[in-house]
Order: sequence, then C-alpha cells, then structure tokens
Amino acid sequence: MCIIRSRSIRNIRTDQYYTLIAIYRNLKKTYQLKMSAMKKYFWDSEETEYMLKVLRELDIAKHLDGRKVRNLKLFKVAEKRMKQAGYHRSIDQIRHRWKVLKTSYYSWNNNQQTVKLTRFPQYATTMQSIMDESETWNRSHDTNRGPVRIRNRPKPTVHEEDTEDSEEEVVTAAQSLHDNSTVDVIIKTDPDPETPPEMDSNLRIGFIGAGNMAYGIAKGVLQSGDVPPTNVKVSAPSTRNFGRFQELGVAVTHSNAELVSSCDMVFVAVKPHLVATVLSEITDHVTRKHIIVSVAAGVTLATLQGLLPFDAVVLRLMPNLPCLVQQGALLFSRGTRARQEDGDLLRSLLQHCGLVEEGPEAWIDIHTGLSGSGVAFVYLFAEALAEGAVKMGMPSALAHSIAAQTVLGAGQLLRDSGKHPAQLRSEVCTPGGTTIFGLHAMEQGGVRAATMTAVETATERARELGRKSAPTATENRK
Ligand SMILES: NC(=O)C1=CN([C@@H]2O[C@H](COP(=O)(O)OP(=O)(O)OC[C@H]3O[C@@H](n4cnc5c(N)ncnc54)[C@H](O)[C@@H]3O)[C@@H](O)[C@H]2O)C=CC1
Ligand SMILES: O=C(O)[C@@H]1CCC=N1
Repeated sequence: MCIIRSRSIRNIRTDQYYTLIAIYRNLKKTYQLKMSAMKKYFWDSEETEYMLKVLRELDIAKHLDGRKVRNLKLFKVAEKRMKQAGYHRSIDQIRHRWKVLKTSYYSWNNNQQTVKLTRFPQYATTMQSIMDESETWNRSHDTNRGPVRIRNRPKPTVHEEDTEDSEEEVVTAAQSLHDNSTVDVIIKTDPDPETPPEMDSNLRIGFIGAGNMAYGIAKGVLQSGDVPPTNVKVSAPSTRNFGRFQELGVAVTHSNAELVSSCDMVFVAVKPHLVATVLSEITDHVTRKHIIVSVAAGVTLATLQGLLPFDAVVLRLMPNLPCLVQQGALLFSRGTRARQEDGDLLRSLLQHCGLVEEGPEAWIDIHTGLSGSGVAFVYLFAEALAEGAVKMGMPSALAHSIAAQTVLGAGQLLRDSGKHPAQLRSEVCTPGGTTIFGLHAMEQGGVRAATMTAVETATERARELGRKSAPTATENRK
C-alpha cells in the first residue's frame, strides 16, 4: 500500500490509481473498525492496571468473602471511577475482568507451589498484594464465621441473580458478618462461585473408571485439601490402573455398586460406550443424596437422566487432559434436578483442576472439540514445530523441549495478558522479519482453516456419540 501511495508503480492509469487508493482506504477503515471492536472486548495492560489500582483503592481485599451483594456496590463505584479516567467499561465487564485475573492468579499461585515457575506473569505483583491484604484482613475480621456446609442447604429464599443493592442491604450484609446466626443465610441467598465456601469435610467422592481423566480430577480434588484421600474411592474391573491411585492414598474396589453406596459424589469416567452398562449397574444404588457427574464425551444429560432414577442429581462435565497438571479447562452443565449449589460444590471441588466454567449443555460438545480434543491439536502442532527444527539440523530432544516450552509460554502469556491472539501475533512480527515469512507459509498451508475444521469435526463427532448413546424409544419404555 505504501508503494501505491508513493505512486512508484509505473505504467498505471490515473483511474486505476484512484481505484487502488479507494480500496486501500476501505481496507484501512475496516481494519480500524475491527481494531476498535477488538479493543471493546480485549483489555490492554494500561487499562487493566488502572482497574486493579481502582479496585485496590476500594479495598477489594476486604470483599473477597463471597458476598456478591457487597461486591456489586464496589464494582459500581469502580465503573464510575474508570469512566472518569476515560475507560468506558460496564460493571459486568469489570467484574468479568477481575474474575479472569483472579482465576489466572490462583492457577499461577498453585503452580508456584508445585512446579516453581520462575517467570512472574503480568499483574502477578499487584494481584499478590491484593490477595495478601485480603488474607490479613480475613484473618483479623472473620474469625467468628462457622464452617459453611455447601451441601444440604435449603433452597435460596431470594432470587440468586444480582439485584440492585440498596445502601441498607450492604449495611445489613456487613453487620451480619459479625453475627453467627445470620451469616449462613447471607451465603445461601447470595453465593459467589468465585470464592468457594468451606467444604463439608465428610464428603465422599467416588470415581467409576481408573483412567487418565479420573486420575487427573482426583489429583485436583485432593490438592484442595478439602477432601482427605481416605474419603475418595475408585472402581475399575482390573487392578492394572490402581497403583497411582493407591499412591495418592485413595481406596480401590472392583465393585461400582459398592462405590456408589459409599460415596456422595460419583464421577462416571469410563469410555462413552460403557456408560449405559455402568449406569444400569449402579442405578438401584443411586439415591437423592447422590450427585452423579459424567465426563463421557457426547453422552447427554437426557441420556444420563434416562438411565438413572427420575430424581437423580446429574451433571455433565467435560474436562481435558491437562487436569493432570492442574491446568485443565473444564465446562459443566447441570441436569434438571441439579441445583445451583450442586454446581457450586462441583466447581469448588474442581478449582485446583484448572479453569472451571458452567454453561448451557449445547456448549459441552463444542468445548469437547475446542478443548477436550483441542489439547491433541496443540500437541500435533508442537510435534510439527519440533520436527521443523529437526529438519533444519537441531537435535530432536532439544527441539522437543523448546517446542513444549514455546507452547507453554505462548499459552500462559495469552491467558495472563488478556490480549487477543491476533494482537500478540502482531507483537511478534517485525515488518519484513522472520515471523511474517513463517506465518505466510502457515497460511498457504491452510493451518487456520484446518484448525477450525478440526474443532468443527470433533464437535460433530461428540454430537454423533451423543445420538449413538441415547437409549432408543423402546429401551426408554422398559
Ligand atoms: N482422555 C481425555 O483427554 C478425555 C477423556 N474424556 C472422557 O473421559 C472418559 C474416560 O476417558 P479416559 O480416562 O481417557 O479413559 P481410560 O481408558 O484412560 O480410562 C477408562 C477406565 O475405565 C475403566 N473401566 C472400563 N470398564 C469399566 C467398568 N465397567 N466399570 C468401571 N470401570 C471401567 C478402565 O479400566 C479404565 O481404568 C471418557 O468417557 C472420555 O470421553 C473427557 C475429556 C478428555
Ligand atoms: O477423544 C475423545 O473422545 C475424548 C473426549 C475429549 C478428549 N478425548
């Protein structure tokens, strides 16, 4: 375009020149519109730092106790202050950004303890200070709070969505903090999944299936320290996979029915085609106290509910393999009998498995393509990266280790910076430099279309598995 503007192209007619200029201006306008639309959704570091500064000034540290009523007030003031500084964000956007930063902070913090990451991601210092302030404040102010059992809570008496909070409500909530008899009521009516309440330490968790997914989730659940290993059990027909569970201190059995009878929450972690057989084995032992969570790809809530007693509490969860290192991406949906608090309990138990979100069931198959299977797409890419380096003469072991670190670093920066991948990609590209040449080759290879098709195809396959595992009308009538 610069060449066109300087009219250095020879033999071009004036009308052609002006047509090209018009095309250039149009492209530029589209690009600017796209960038401003992107800016609307993606936060830059300056804006994020300003938001954290405001939230810190507003003492968000004192509000990290899971009471949304009080938090809403705080986010309202933050929205005003940001507007005054020229940052036009809605309360929801600020709250969402804060939630993302908090999740990133927690998982960064967990990794600090387990794998001692040396890199200090962006915002970590500010987040660390806020969290430290919160811990100090909670220690000195919240000693009166009795343990909150998330289970067996009566149904909330107030609608759980955010309501406009009056000054009085905020004061009532704050006063109740020092009153044992009313604290429980506030938590029930206004749960905040971001700050999980204390767990019932008698909760017993079972895993049907002793494979990778069961192991990854079990590790995450135990990491929280809320559930002792003695309260966890796993069942499988063979002892082959029991070893690593036993190393965690988890009990083992060959009987799925016995496992269900001795557990409150049961994860069904067998291959999708075995789900019907397993559920028919356990259905007589499932009572209203149980929470059944299936991780089987494609198997729908309707199918699961159809194979279990009509009042069974069922959730469908799609995890991914990095749960094994507490860096999973998990999405769950609640069945018709599962209450908000059942979802809160699940979310709370899984918080050390990685990012945990709740969504409509239609998204579970998409998440399967994007993330459950998506992990394998990234591995394929990492393998190809390394092979490229081997082709150019680098020793294989070094190439694979650098490829793994490249994927890890790129992912961590993407998650922690909150930037759009296109923005980060452009930050790597020097005009006329190495990256743009490489990217051009990738586009010629159709990497973008192939990846989109991979997610689409995997999603479709999950849907197909769902149709295959659905009981037929005849079976339903039995
Ligand atoms: N591997 C992955 O990355 C992901 C898997 N999933 C889902 O998780 C589920 C489990 O997958 P993986 O852990 O990868 O499989 P896996 O093959 O590693 O484990 C399956 C386990 O089920 C046990 N099993 C077989 N028949 C059984 C029975 N009748 N009763 C009790 N246990 C039985 C096997 O002994 C094995 O321990 C599948 O439904 C899959 O769709 C979901 C997301 C990601
Ligand atoms: O390939 C599969 O079917 C499972 C589900 C998502 C990842 N692995």
